[in-house]
Amino acid sequence: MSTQQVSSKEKIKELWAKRPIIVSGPCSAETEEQVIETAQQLAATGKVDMLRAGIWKPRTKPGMFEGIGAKGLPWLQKAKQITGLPTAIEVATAKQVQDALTFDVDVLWIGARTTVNPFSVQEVADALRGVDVPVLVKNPINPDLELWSGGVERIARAGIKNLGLIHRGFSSYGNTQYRNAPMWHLAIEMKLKYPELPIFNDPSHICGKRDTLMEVAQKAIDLDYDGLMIESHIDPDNAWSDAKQQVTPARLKEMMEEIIWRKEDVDNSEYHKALEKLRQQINHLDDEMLQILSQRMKIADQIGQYKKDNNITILQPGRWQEIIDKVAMRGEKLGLSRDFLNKYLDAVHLESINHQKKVLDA
Ligand SMILES: C=C(O[C@@H]1C=C(C(=O)O)C=C[C@H]1O)C(=O)O
Repeated sequence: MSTQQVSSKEKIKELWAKRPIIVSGPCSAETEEQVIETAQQLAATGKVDMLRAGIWKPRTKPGMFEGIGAKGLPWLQKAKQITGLPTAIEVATAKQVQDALTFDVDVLWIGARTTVNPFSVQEVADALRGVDVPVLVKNPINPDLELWSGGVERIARAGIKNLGLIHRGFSSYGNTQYRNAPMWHLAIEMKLKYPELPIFNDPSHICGKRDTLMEVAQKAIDLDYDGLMIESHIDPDNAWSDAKQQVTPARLKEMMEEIIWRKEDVDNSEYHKALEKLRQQINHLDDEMLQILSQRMKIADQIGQYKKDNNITILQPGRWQEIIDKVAMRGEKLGLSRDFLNKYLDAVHLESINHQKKVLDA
């Protein structure tokens, strides 16, 4: 290994421990000048830790720009030499992994379209065996946590030590607010499942447009994400791919200055005391809610017994609609969101049906 490679490994180790880690760069590497100019402008902001660029682009439809290919790798290498920024790219095949490593790419990521395909993830994992390079696994395009975990586990089994996650949102038909629905609860579940892995948020792919990037980036930081990956371009409107969602390095700098950065904890006994008191109240209320829910299900069991004795169906749409209307109205007045009330009611109804089904089947 050359001294340059050793120092770049050291740098990555340091970077992995830094919070937040900011990754930025163009959706696609287009020309040498564009990559180098973007990298220089990003480095000059003093806010960016790593340069990203798409070399091979999996496009939904044929006939679109599919990436510059391996020809762009020396541009990234040069950008790193000039700016000192480590580089990160997406890989989807064994050949792409080899090419990336030949040109000293520092961090690799597996894209959403690759994570859905265990054959492809395995091919990448096999190519990574014996290699010391950090790998980030993007969520699959569909909201399937098992696939996401499966991708992570395949890469981990190949011996990769520095693993991380990228949350780029989930494809959904007819969604207009986001390009890819964030479904924050899924990313939170992954974070809880793999607390040792850094999780990055990718507002660019979630939003698909510039004007909502800040909102999503702020929410990610509020939710204790470890880093952000945001696409930037020296001339976003004329980008060869994803023009609408890229920002200039200057705008990226502004965004990084506008975000309210939060930490997970603080050494302040007053804060801890106040929180402890409130958390005790929450523990107490959680306990009461469980008792009440359990009582409700016991009543459902009794109703189930009457239904069984009289050959009556479990589902009673009229009665259930009456409950939905009443609870939704009261709940909203009490400051609960309609979305939460719908999920709560669905869960309660299903549990009640399951309880009654057990009684009917007994
Ligand atoms: C408990 C009943 O059975 C079902 C469950 C309901 C509930 O849990 O509130 C309401 C209507 C039915 O779909 C019932 O008929 O009252």
